[in-house]
Amino acid sequence: MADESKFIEFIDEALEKSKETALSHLFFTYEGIPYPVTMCTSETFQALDAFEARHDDIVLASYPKCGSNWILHIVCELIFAVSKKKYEYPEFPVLECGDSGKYQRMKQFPSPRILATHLHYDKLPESIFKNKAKILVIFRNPKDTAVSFFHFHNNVPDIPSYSSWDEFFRQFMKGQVSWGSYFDFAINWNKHLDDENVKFILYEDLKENLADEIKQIAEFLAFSVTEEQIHTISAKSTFPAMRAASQETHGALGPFLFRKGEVGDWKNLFSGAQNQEMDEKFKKSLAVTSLGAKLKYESYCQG
Ligand SMILES: Nc1ncnc2c1ncn2[C@@H]1O[C@H](COP(=O)(O)OS(=O)(=O)O)[C@@H](OP(=O)(O)O)[C@H]1O
Repeated sequence: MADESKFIEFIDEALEKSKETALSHLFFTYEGIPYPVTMCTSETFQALDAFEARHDDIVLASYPKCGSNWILHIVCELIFAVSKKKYEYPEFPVLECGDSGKYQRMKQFPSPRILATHLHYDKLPESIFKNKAKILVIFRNPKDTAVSFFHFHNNVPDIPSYSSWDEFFRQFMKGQVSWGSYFDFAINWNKHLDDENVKFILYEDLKENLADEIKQIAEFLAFSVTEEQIHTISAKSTFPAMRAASQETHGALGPFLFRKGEVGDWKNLFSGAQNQEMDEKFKKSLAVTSLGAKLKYESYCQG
């Protein structure tokens, strides 16, 4: 769909760096949050402060493994449907990843620019809010998110592995993984999901009713598309379709990134004690919040 060359180039470089990086050296902390040294630098974070978002930028905000590549693909397809132009990736689309000069180069890019990000709400550049860019916020239930994150580390040959699922789970619950704690990320977003220019999307809703969700995304972005276009885009956005194209779209990483695409895979890994620990954490931190209700935890994380 898009020109993936820069996309794949960045992924390959990150994988190359990962080869030489042990798990114990994978993270550096910036303003209290751990990030992978293979993808982020403090110079880039400093440069990000001055990033000027545009009113017509499209921001895709998510914690890792919640489906950002899925939404990215859908938004690219929608842009193609309305403009007949392939969305080009002159830079890696994750805003905070890359060298510190990328924001200067991005000034030259045509609108609309897609800014994917895993940054917590309070770490996003101020200009996104000031200039009222539209933000799609994608969430996925925390148990499947953790399982997807673990397999990503342990399946991709060049990415540092954890000694076991139990070890990964411990670090995930402490927020000692790339981009920090799922729960902090969620709590940070909780009060902003009904803000103007913000649309909440649930991975599990996308799985359940892809065409309807795509239609809502198009409406939110004010893209005028026909039923037939929605139908075509949803056919191209199913898990089998995206996995089949993944080598072409994401290079060597593709088949690992598009791993299983299911709801409830956590049941294959979580022990009884781990279920209890996460259920308690959810109860304490999110259950009483409006985001807690939106995540439909009882449907997707229990039973
Ligand atoms: N079309 C479609 N349908 C269903 N599921 C999909 C789809 N596209 C991506 N995925 C799944 O999303 C998971 C990867 O999430 P991200 O893209 O956010 O990963 S990353 O943080 O950017 O690395 C990863 O989840 P798991 O399969 O559970 O590991 C992907 O398979």
